[in-house]
Formats: sequence, C-alpha cells, structure tokens
Amino acid sequence: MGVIKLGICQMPVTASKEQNLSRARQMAAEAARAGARVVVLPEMFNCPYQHEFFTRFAETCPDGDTFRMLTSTARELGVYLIGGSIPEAEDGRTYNTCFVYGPDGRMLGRQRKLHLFNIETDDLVFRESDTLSPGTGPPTVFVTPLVTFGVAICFDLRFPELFRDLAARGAELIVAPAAFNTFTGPPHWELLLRARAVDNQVFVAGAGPAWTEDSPYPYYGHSLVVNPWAEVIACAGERETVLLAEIDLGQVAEVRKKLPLHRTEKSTLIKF
Ligand SMILES: NC(=O)CC(=O)C(=O)O
Repeated sequence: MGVIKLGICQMPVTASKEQNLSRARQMAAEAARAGARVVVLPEMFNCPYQHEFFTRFAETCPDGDTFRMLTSTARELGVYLIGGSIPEAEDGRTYNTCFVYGPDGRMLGRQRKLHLFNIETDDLVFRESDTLSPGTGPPTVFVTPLVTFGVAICFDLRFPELFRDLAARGAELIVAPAAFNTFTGPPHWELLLRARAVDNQVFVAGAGPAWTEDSPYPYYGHSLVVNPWAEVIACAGERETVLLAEIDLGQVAEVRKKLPLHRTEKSTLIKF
C-alpha cells in the first residue's frame, strides 16, 4: 500500500475556452512539479457553469481542443489526469462528463454525471436538466497500479448509494470534480465529503473552480481532501490554488480493521 501525492487544480473558469485549457495545463504542471502523480481538475473546467455555454463549448470524444490538451498534458507530465468534467456532445445530447487519462496519455475511460443539479431557492435557481442529460449505467472504477479510484460529479455527492457502490467495487479513493456555490457550499460541501468518507472508509477528494470577482456563477472553491477517518487532510480557500495532499492508501485497510463496518458477517450487518 503506497503513499501517493494528489494535486487539485482549483482554477478560475472564464468565458474563453482557450484560456481555461491553458490555465488547467499550467496548474497541472505545477502540481506535477510538486510531486503529484494524480491530478484533478474541477467540474466544467473548460466552460462557465451557465446553460448558454454548455452546448457552445461541448466537444465530441475524442475530437476537440480539450481532449488534445488532456491527453498531451497527462503524457508530458506522466500523471493520472482526472479531467474534471466538460460538456460532452453525443447523439444530439449534452452530458456533463469526466474523462480520465493515464500517464502515457491514453484515455482510460469516462464517467458521466448521473444526478443532475436542479435547485430552486431564494438565492439560486438552476436546472441542469434544461440543457444536460444524465449518464446511465453502473459507475466506472479505474483500477491502476497506483490506486483504485471512482469518480462522482458534484451533485452525485448527495447520493450515498452511489458512493457505497463505488466502494463495493473496490474504490479506495473517490474523486468528485464539482462546482458548488456560495449558498449550498458553506452548509453542505465539507459535510458531504466527510460523510461519504466516513460511510465508506475511503479517501474523498473534491475539486472546485476558484471564486473570482467577475464570475457570473458564485463558485465556492474550498477544494478538499478527506481521509477514511473523515478528517480533512487538505483544504483550499476560495481563490486559485494548487492543493496538494499525501494519500496513504494503507489507511483504508487500517480504518476498516479498527472499525469493521462493511463485513458481511451477521454480527456487523443487520438486515431489516
Ligand atoms: N453543482 C452541483 O452539481 C451541485 C451543487 O452545487 C449542490 O449540490 O449544491
């Protein structure tokens, strides 16, 4: 069981796709220089979190500037690159999709956002389902020589059964590219990440875009890494940051041994 360094690029997202791609690349390089072997980008990192940009900035796999940037960045830096999410066009629909790359630049797979963010409060009204389609099918677990991880995108954090499923499929680390906001972020963001970690005794890493004065969407920032004991081991503020965390994967087995929640013996698993 090794110790790996994880880097989260809490980047500003602007209305220029070119600028977003170049910022993501620079910040990933900074994380790699600091020793990160797994680098994570935020939800919709190439595109403002606004309906009018989703279809305009969408790309169809594997063509497009974003795919070219992700593959070359992963290869040149020799890192696992968890490409946050982007609007993905396929069959006349647009999905909110995370593409994952290995250190040789090959795409290892994708995970589409399964639960779309629809909210109606006095502070914020947003309906992802007006323009986006949800992913379907079982979630993907990426088995690599370094770490076995799953991906859940932002609002997916609110669905504990998804995280239980990923953990049952062997994920030791669950990465959540996200774009929480300044209304739901303060009461819910850290709570959700720590809850999913303590439920499943896994590492959970949440990556959000940076808050900026001129952004029309009120990004919360506060990217966070939580260990299997639900302790916060790294946390950003609201501004642009490369957040680094040392992940000791041995802690997964250690915590599960001390507090065996997931054994199937009758003594620990009560069936109702
Ligand atoms: N942006 C999201 O998908 C989710 C979110 O901001 C929230 O759940 O709150």
